[in-house]
Amino acid sequence: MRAECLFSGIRYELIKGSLDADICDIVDDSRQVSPNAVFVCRRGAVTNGRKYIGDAISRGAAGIIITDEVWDSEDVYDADSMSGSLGYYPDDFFVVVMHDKRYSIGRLCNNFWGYPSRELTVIGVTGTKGKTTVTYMMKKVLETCGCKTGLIGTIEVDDCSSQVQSVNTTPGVVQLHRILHNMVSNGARCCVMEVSSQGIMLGRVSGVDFDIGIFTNISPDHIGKNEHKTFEEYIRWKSTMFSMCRYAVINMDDVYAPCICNGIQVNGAKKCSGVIGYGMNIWSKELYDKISEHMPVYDIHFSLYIGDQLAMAYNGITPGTECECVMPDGDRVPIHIDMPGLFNVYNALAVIAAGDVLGFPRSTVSKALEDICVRGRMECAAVYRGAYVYIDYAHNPVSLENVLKTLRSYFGGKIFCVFGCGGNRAKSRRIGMGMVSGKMADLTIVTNDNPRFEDPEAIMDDIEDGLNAAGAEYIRIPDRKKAIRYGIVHAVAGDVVLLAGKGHETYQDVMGHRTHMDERELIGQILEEEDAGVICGRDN
Ligand SMILES: CC(=O)N[C@H]1[C@@H](OP(=O)(O)OP(=O)(O)OC[C@H]2O[C@@H](n3ccc(=O)[nH]c3=O)[C@H](O)[C@@H]2O)O[C@H](CO)[C@@H](O)[C@@H]1O[C@H](C)C(=O)N[C@@H](C)C(=O)N[C@H](CCC(=O)O)C(=O)O
Ligand SMILES: Nc1ncnc2c1ncn2[C@@H]1O[C@H](COP(=O)(O)OP(=O)(O)OP(=O)(O)O)[C@@H](O)[C@H]1O
Ligand SMILES: N[C@H](CCC[C@H](N)C(=O)O)C(=O)O
Repeated sequence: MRAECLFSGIRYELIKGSLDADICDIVDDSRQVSPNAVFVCRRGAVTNGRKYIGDAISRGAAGIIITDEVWDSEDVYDADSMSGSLGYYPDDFFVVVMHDKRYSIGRLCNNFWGYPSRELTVIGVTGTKGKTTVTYMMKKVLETCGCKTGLIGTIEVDDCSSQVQSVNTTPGVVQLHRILHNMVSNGARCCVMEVSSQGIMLGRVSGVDFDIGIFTNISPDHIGKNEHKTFEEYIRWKSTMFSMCRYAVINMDDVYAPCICNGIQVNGAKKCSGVIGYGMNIWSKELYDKISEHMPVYDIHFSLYIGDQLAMAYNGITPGTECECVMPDGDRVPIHIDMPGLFNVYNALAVIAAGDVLGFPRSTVSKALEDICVRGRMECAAVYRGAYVYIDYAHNPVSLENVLKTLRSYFGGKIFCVFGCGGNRAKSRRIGMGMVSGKMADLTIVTNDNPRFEDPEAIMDDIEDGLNAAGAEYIRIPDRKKAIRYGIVHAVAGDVVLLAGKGHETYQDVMGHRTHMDERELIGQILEEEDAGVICGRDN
């Protein structure tokens, strides 16, 4: 592509060279520069892309695009001073300053990759909890209905050709458009993706054309250094996604649903054609009025709720849920989900509503939901002498509370809760999870999660503050395998050992260094050492 074509519809200034060059790629990491690629130089939380211009040049970049936040913030408004350690630019090298970074960077990617999100039905899922589960449920439904589907989220990126472990829930904007382009090339018709509030705030979804946006729920989380300043700010960014969606599928039982809907209007979306509410209850007139008052320009198409037939169900080994979904036209759709917990019914409802927007047969959607297991989400990993071992990604107080409540409702025995908390993350999680586990589990086994750059003992001290406040019984075993073993060998038939916080993760991060750690393997080793037990090992 000619470099000039990159800038269609973008406000920019050419500082040096000519845009008559041929370019073959765009990247925003100098380490990924190949000959004739363009390096987008942006400022990050840790470092400034400006420092890597020399590196990009030495790898054969055709030119650089300096985002306005780098350009405006530098003390020297002089392209020459930015040529890094090389101190010069090669012949024919171009330097462009790009304005309106938030909008322009998405447009730049679309100009280069040909608007891949328009070629796909893109479903974005946002909310504090449930994003991963909903994306996997949605993918299963789409594929059952014959649509090849890519997936982007916390666990992995699946571009319909390969599956790669994720670094972020929502990848950086340049990377994201590349992935969407690859999906199109690999024959995908749909993409389901998790959209984190960080992702929205940092412009990672700039230029993405969402067909459906799903809101699961919101509660205080991700507030702290490098994340959001306040809960209000967190809500605001989440709501922003709905200004980019054709249809908004909203959990109307969440008390903040009106704020999210309000966001649609506040953000001035023109293209939203409908809001679809779902929940466990028939909407009250009061809520309906409140929502429609904020959105005079939108149709609220229908609501979807659960009848009064919610029941627990067992498939022989693991518990699930059975219920009946009352559709807006009164149709009743029976649902069986192989995952326990009311929260998974909410997740399923979001998917059923989206399936209806897409015009899929309800019976096919319902059938597709029957056999779903998401890695590290209420995953029954083993049964040992009649005691169940569950792995769940609950790493904040709200999700831990949901999980413990759910397990309590299915199992009559004791609950052993094994968890730690991540370092360099909101401290409030620690005391909060300590209090929840202290209140709801019979015994808490405090251990290590990913301490990152913090002292693991100090993190465990914080958790103990929560446990002590709840007057709980607990034991501290920093080594995660030993902690798991303690739970497993002390549990008897009917008891549950919950390993919370690491879910699908297969590593432990200590001082930025990741060593392999997969709880499924640890359980396997323990059971082998104890010489008993059944590994459930569902392939998911
Ligand atoms: C604080 C933060 O959000 N950081 C994210 C951000 O990195 P950054 O912009 O700060 O990058 P940086 O390291 O300062 O580098 C600045 C620039 O220099 C470039 N560079 C750097 C080194 C080099 O040799 N050459 C070079 O060109 C970098 O590629 C970048 O363009 O952009 C990167 C690429 O998009 C992300 O991987 C990275 O996420 C880090 C790993 C992270 O932990 N982020 C968390 C807070 C996060 O985003 N979490 C949410 C999920 C939250 C949830 O819901 O659970 C998520 O979506 O993942
Ligand atoms: N709808 C829901 N409401 C509340 N809790 C949920 C819901 N769905 C899942 N959970 C709980 O939260 C944990 C994380 O679920 P999931 O990974 O689907 O959400 P997420 O939004 O992707 O989370 P995160 O942002 O933390 O990665 C699950 O392991 C489960 O304990
Ligand atoms: N998306 C979450 C994951 C936390 C998982 C937990 N195991 C940890 O490492 O803190 C976060 O980055 O805050």
